[in-house]
Amino acid sequence: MRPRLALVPGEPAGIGPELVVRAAQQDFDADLVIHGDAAALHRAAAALSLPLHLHRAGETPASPRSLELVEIPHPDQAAFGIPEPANAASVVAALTRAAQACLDGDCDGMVTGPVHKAAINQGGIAFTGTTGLLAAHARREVVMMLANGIVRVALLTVHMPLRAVADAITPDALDGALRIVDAALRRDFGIAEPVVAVLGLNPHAGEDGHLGREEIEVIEPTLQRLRGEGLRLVGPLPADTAFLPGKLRGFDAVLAMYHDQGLPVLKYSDFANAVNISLGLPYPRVAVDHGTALDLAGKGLADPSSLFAAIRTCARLARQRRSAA
Ligand SMILES: NC(=O)c1ccc[n+]([C@@H]2O[C@H](COP(=O)([O-])OP(=O)(O)OC[C@H]3O[C@@H](n4cnc5c(N)ncnc54)[C@H](O)[C@@H]3O)[C@@H](O)[C@H]2O)c1
Ligand SMILES: N[C@H](C(=O)O)[C@H](O)COP(=O)(O)O
Repeated sequence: MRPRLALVPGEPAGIGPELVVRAAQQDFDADLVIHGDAAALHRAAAALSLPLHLHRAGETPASPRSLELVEIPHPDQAAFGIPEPANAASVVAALTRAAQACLDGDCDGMVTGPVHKAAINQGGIAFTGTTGLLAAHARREVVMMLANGIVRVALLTVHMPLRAVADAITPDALDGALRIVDAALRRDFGIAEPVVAVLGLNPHAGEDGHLGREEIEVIEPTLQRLRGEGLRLVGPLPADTAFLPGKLRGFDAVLAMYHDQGLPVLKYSDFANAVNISLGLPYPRVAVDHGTALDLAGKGLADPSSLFAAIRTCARLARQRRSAA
């Protein structure tokens, strides 16, 4: 089966459009359907001196490399490196159109480039990230997991102020996230009995309650209950040593309590080849692990490896789901 994947470039002033142009030069085992703005893509192609052929559904492609385009125009051709809040609604519309195509069965999965959260908020749309948008759109609880060839890091809390994190670590939230991670590792990654390491929140996992009580009051009792149902959970572990290579080899994924507890380790270990996978959606969604890199936009310097890895990962997940169904 050759999956049909919706591909969303993301913020037009960032590196997303040029990475899509680079993807258009490659052969993937998938048909890519771009949900975005033709002018932004052609401008990126011109900046990189690369060919780009696009066709709408029903049109005859002018080249075998032509990609189908679902056009969602941006009202403002923002300069490279300068996001324009007037484009917030169209950036979000491209994401929701692609998501709907997946829910309707027109696409088998969705790959997204980077969006600029601040620009979308400045455009008047409350937005904490694409994962949250897709979760609300599909009415599902979703867990963000970033992965490369070295480590998989799932996040209990994601885009919230650090001050709010401790209050968000509740038995219900932890229970729900661990069930989603366990089920996804079994279904989407083919791991029969996944082992998930759960980090503590506090230094040294709370030092027996002397450095914080979340481990004793929330994390440990939740892990015990889920172990009783057969989930293989290790922890709560002190975060500073949980990622040592010797330990990591025993884990299929690590659940971090907050964004910057887990992601710096993952991005340091291999930034170029990591991807961001949304666990719990009714369709596969995979994103790049990097942001809009406004400093590089239009210069031809951005590394497309994460987007290529995201396309390959999404295609594999889509094929797996299709064959399981
Ligand atoms: N997948 C996503 O949608 C996503 C992921 C992370 C950050 N963001 C958003 O992106 C915006 C900018 O975030 P940031 O500056 O913290 O992170 P960033 O990833 O955009 O940039 C961090 C550094 O990495 C470099 N970099 C990033 N991608 C690169 C690539 N493909 N090739 C070479 N170098 C690359 C940049 O030049 C910069 O020096 C923020 O609004 C943030 O929320 C979006
Ligand atoms: N937390 C992600 C990262 O740092 O790579 C990122 O910002 C993307 O999140 P969304 O896919 O939810 O936009």
